[in-house]
Amino acid sequence: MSAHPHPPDQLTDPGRPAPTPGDRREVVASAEDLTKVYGSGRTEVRAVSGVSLSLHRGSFTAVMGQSGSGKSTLMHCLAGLDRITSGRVFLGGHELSRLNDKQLTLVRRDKVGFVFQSFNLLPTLTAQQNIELPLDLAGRRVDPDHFRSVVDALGLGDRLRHRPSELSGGQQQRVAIARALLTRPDVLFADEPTGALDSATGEEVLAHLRHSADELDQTVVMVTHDAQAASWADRVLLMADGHLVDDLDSPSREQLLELLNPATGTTPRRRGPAGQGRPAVDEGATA
Ligand SMILES: Nc1ncnc2c1ncn2[C@@H]1O[C@H](COP(=O)(O)OP(=O)(O)OP(=O)(O)O)[C@@H](O)[C@H]1O
Repeated sequence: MSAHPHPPDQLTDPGRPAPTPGDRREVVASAEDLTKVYGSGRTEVRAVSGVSLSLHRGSFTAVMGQSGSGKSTLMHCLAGLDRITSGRVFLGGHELSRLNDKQLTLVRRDKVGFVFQSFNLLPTLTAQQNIELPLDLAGRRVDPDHFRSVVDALGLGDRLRHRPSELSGGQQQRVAIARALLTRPDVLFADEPTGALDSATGEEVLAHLRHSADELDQTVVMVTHDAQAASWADRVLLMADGHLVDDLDSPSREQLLELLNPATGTTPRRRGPAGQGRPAVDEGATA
């Protein structure tokens, strides 16, 4: 289990020395006591409850847990897609709850990349046009060197003129990842990115996500149900009932399967000493 200091103020405290670009100690996003409640009264659901964490530059984090445990909600709150009920979320130097809708839209556009299970490519555009679309829409210039490094990192150099229907599922997902990376997001959020792919193709996509973290210093957060997929990450967060119940450093697939097994593992129930219901990790000390 990781037990790093929790430095969310690094994002806001002008007294701290600024980390240099590419510094892997740099915290690019964090949450403090993040709680998200849907509904009220009898229909109230605490989808995420008191989660604190920090994400460092170049880290590859997987979020796992049973269906309904709060994985997607946590990701949406970290990405500014969902407003939180209480606590604080920092992304790209901003505290998200202090932003109005327009500012939040800009932060999402400039600081966050998304990859979904269903690729979401435009069928009439070539791979290159799809990759460049977010920058085109934002009226921003494409940096040719960065474009080349992203395309090369994802092995798409000879597929740029193809339309999505002329690409395999794995290639389409790699185009979606390239599209997300081209804007140089602080965090790339991937929601079940291999869910629609066969296992060999999924492994290929995961290798490219890993490569993006290692070689491009890209911070990646991936929600997945698949222990094999999560074993590509260098950190795995386990959610149960809206709580962060474990924080694992480069776990193996076997270790994850054991933990996720309701008969032997920490989920679906929150783990705590003598059943006191306390979370297994010090949520304020995770990083
Ligand atoms: N918009 C919403 N309105 C009301 N309840 C919601 C909403 N979104 C999620 N929930 C509830 O919040 C809880 C957490 O949902 P969430 O989708 O984050 O879980 P998950 O772990 O991502 O699940 P899955 O693996 O099935 O995608 C669930 O009980 C869900 O029903």
